[in-house]
Amino acid sequence: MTGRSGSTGRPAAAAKNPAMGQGPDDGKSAPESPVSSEPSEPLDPADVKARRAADAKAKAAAEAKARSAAEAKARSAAKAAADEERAIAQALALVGRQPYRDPGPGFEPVKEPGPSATATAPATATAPTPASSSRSTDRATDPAADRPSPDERHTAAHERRRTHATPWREARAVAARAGRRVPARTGRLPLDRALGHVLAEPLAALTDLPSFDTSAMDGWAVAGPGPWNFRENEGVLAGHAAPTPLPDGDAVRIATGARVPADATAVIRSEHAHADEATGLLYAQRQVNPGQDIRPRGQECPSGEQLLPTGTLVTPAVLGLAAAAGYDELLTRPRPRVDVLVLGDELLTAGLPHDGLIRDALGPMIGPWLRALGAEVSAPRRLGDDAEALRKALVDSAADLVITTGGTAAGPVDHVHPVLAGIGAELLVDGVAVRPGHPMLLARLGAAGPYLVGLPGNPLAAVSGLLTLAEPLLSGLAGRASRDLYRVAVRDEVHGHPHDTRLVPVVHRTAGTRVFTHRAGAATGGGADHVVPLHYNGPAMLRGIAAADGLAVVEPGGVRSGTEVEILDLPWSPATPWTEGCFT
Ligand SMILES: Nc1nc2c(c(=O)[nH]1)N[C@H]1C(S)=C(S)[C@@H](COP(=O)(O)OP(=O)(O)OC[C@H]3O[C@@H](n4cnc5c(N)ncnc54)[C@H](O)[C@@H]3O)O[C@H]1N2
Ligand code: MOO
Repeated sequence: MTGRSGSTGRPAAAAKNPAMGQGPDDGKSAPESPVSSEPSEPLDPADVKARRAADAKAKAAAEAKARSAAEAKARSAAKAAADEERAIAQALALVGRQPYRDPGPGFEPVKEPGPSATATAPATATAPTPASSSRSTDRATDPAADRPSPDERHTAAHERRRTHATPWREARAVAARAGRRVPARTGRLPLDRALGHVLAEPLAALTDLPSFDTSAMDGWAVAGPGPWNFRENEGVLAGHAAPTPLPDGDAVRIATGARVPADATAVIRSEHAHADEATGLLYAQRQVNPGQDIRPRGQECPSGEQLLPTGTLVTPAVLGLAAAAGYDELLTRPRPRVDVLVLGDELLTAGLPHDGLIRDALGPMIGPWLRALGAEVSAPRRLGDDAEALRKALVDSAADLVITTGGTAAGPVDHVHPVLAGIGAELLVDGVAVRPGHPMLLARLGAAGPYLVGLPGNPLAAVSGLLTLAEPLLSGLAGRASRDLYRVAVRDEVHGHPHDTRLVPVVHRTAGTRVFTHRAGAATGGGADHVVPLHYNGPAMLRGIAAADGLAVVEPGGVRSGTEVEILDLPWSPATPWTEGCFT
């Protein structure tokens, strides 16, 4: 910083030398270096002019730079706010679909030995199958032959996963437990920031509701039997202090929401009363029942009563209730943060498939789906089939959950297992006995690291992985109960897989009309409702699921036409008030 101008002046040479602090980018010094701060040596007037011009230019540049930085900051803040709003709206796709249920004691951080204790076939991710001791002597003498060939590796890996596949229900339970064992992050949020988060403590009323005896109607508060004396120009309005007690035989005008005077016995709606101004008497035009149209203090709840349990999703209605019950802020658990990594060199992000390349169907689908499941999701990152990029993305992630798509099998560029092995991840689920989607996996990336759900690349298999592993895991992480399955009759027979559970896209219908139901009771009401299994349900197809509102859980025996099958709801349907939130 030597040679800079300031109140003590500076050498003339520096005035012309940008490298010495007067270049156009040196915005900071210009405003603090007025020309009037005379240098110690006399200057040539031409030099002074040049210096003034340089200072003016530097000042203008500094202002422009500051302006553009401020604009960029405002743009990025606006974008962040918009993204946040969108994420909240999308998380609320579940509103109205979740039965609020206290998850019970398991909800608290679990003091289990380790996640592997919860898995069926826990295993630290292993690098490709080690050499077998029963190899031929030729191989035993050839060091290279100790390593299995790629074909052997892949066959062994597929076989291991098939035979060690976790049963479907158990995989869901393992995922839910894994989510619940993460210690809860909680924080107090003002009401206007709490939407979409989950209550970390029960919502108990901080006041009686209503907090005073309230008139439910515009009309007359009366005391005792009528007719009643009333005075013109007198009345009780909402928002005012307690009115004077009402003497027996008197009436007073009252507004909806106003405090009912002590000793009033009923409210008569204005359209049910006749006020005779000549006599000053009020007549009821129908029978008056004691207490009618008075909302007594504490009718909805007394102070201290639990209104909602821990684990409730904060919806717009919850915000309203919390405000009414006296809250300014809520103790909440934040939405789980999820990173999405899309793997595969064959993927295009725009245009038509060509030359063996196909459109990435998962990048546009997974984020919105996860948001509908209550997560905060970063933009998908497309990593190609680059093992090192995958490794780096996993070790760098600050999310609670990383979702990968593709690369879960044992093909030549399926890097998920080897990379997990390389970073010492712990596999909690390595293959699930479900079709489609059996290569899906759940891992924990280090002791304090995020979880990873590896979704298979086939698009419907990826959906299966979302609902089998990601949904229960996210519910656990968010402190919410997993969604219940319910049973509905199936219209057409669905064949079972020989030994795995099948997930088959279905749509709810009743008597030729499409209906959307969420609970067993509603769905089976009168036996008229049923689900129709959809075609185009192959692992690589999305056509069936895009027309579906649920997935039927078909066990190995299959289901006959007319018998009941369990349904896993999709987190949206036209009957859900926040449906548009899923897609914006
Ligand atoms: N020898 C065996 N091969 C395979 C088996 C097996 O048991 N033995 N299982 C098959 C099953 S089942 C599935 S599912 C897939 C899973 O493979 P990956 O998770 O490794 O996924 P990829 O190989 O990367 O891709 C599979 C398929 O999906 C397409 N794909 C991938 N990503 C996307 C995307 N973002 N959008 C659209 N389509 C995508 C990809 O092009 C492939 O066609 O393995 C079977 N193999
Ligand atoms: O998981 Mo794969 O998609 O079953 O075919």
